[in-house]
Amino acid sequence: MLLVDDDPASLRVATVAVATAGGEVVAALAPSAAGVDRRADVVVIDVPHPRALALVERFVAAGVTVVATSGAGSVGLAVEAMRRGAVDFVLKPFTPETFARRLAPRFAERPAARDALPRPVADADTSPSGFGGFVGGSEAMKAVYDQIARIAPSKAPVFVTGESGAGKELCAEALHARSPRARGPFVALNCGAIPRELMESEIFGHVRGAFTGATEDRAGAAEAAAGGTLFLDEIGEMELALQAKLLRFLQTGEFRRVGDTRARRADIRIVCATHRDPFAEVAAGRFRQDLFYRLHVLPIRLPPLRERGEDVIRLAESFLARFAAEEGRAFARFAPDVLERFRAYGWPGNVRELQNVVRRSVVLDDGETVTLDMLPPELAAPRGASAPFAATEAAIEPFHVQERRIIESAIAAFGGNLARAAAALEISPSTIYRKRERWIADGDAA
Ligand SMILES: Nc1ncnc2c1ncn2[C@@H]1O[C@H](COP(=O)(O)OP(=O)(O)OP(=O)(O)O)[C@@H](O)[C@H]1O
Repeated sequence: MLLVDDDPASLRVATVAVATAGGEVVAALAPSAAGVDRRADVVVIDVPHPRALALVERFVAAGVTVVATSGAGSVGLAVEAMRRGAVDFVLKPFTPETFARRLAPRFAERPAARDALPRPVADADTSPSGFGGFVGGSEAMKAVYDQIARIAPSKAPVFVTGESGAGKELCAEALHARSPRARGPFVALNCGAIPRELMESEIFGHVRGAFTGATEDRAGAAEAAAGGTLFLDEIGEMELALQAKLLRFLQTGEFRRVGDTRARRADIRIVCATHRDPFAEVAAGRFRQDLFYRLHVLPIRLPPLRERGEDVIRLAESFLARFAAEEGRAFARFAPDVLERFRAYGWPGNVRELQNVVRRSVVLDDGETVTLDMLPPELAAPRGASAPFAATEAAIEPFHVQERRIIESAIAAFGGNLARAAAALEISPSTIYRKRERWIADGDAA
């Protein structure tokens, strides 16, 4: 495998991922140094902007399998890369594990890589500690693994529910990896992070002139996912009018790009997810009942982390081993009182929050043991002591200070993802953007 990326840190992560997936890196280069090289079977090319797509085309023309990556989270770029022949598009930042999972199908025919392929379905019942990309062997999660294994081979839509950070996207990836479509694309779209007026075009594409700024024809996520899986995260954020179009697509297999008269077809499997209660959304009229019953064919409920017993410890230990290796730190264990706090804490941000707590200690501190003082305040202090409503007059802080702390801790809990933080706080993402801009303007950048 050949790696082409400007960023040395990304090259390091990708190198670990290739090895994890059972491959071998023949060279890791900056784009300026990368001529078309046929020594590699597969090339991973970073595409920071549309101009970089020319390199994708050159490798594709030379018969090399191309996987595109980018930190620019535009579906348009992903679609364009695939239109030019890339077999997959992976959004940065990625961890070695998540990237390895996406690369594994590329080694499917190579005997040396067999171990890196998704395990046979039968493992779902027997593995004590995990499944696919999941860590955890609690009874609640074993039931989920079992469901994924049974549901994966079907083409019917899957409806995943669960709190933010509980692993809904991981679940969609596991379904894809174990389906007959595993070698096709996996395209993830977060409906909560896309402005409403652009959502239809992101899903179904548009033709030139369809709206201001539509300067050329563009395929959408449905076309990019053809032959594979389309993951629609936060489906509850979709407008009713677009829900009707999605329903029609599910009923007929046909859709139209925005502004187009021509109907197109795409063979995709839809996995959708929401952190809301879908039945309540239907009852409140925010989610079309007919669409809900079309999508709710195969439901999976991911339990919140606080319902998974000792999984919280298994996950914490696996994150500690991973982040310590990535950051070159000596951390090897948690102090007993830290483990107690982990067990007692409610984990409103679920696995993502735990991941961030562990990463934070590894990055900010040093030593072999993670101790209580290395944890963020909401965990380090006994429950209630860090509540935002102080009990004594002297301890009361101005509202804007408390508000900022709440928003920043939510953003941290969601790994810097403003849209997800906003959804969890039940405020609009633009409110967070506006407030952040004000903090920056006040010379106090977050
Ligand atoms: N059981 C697990 N084992 C290992 N990692 C996990 C597990 N569950 C979740 N993760 C990791 O936690 C992070 C959050 O998971 P994911 O993005 O799948 O959650 P989500 O439910 O889709 O969140 P949101 O609702 O905010 O979109 C990811 O980095 C994922 O890889």
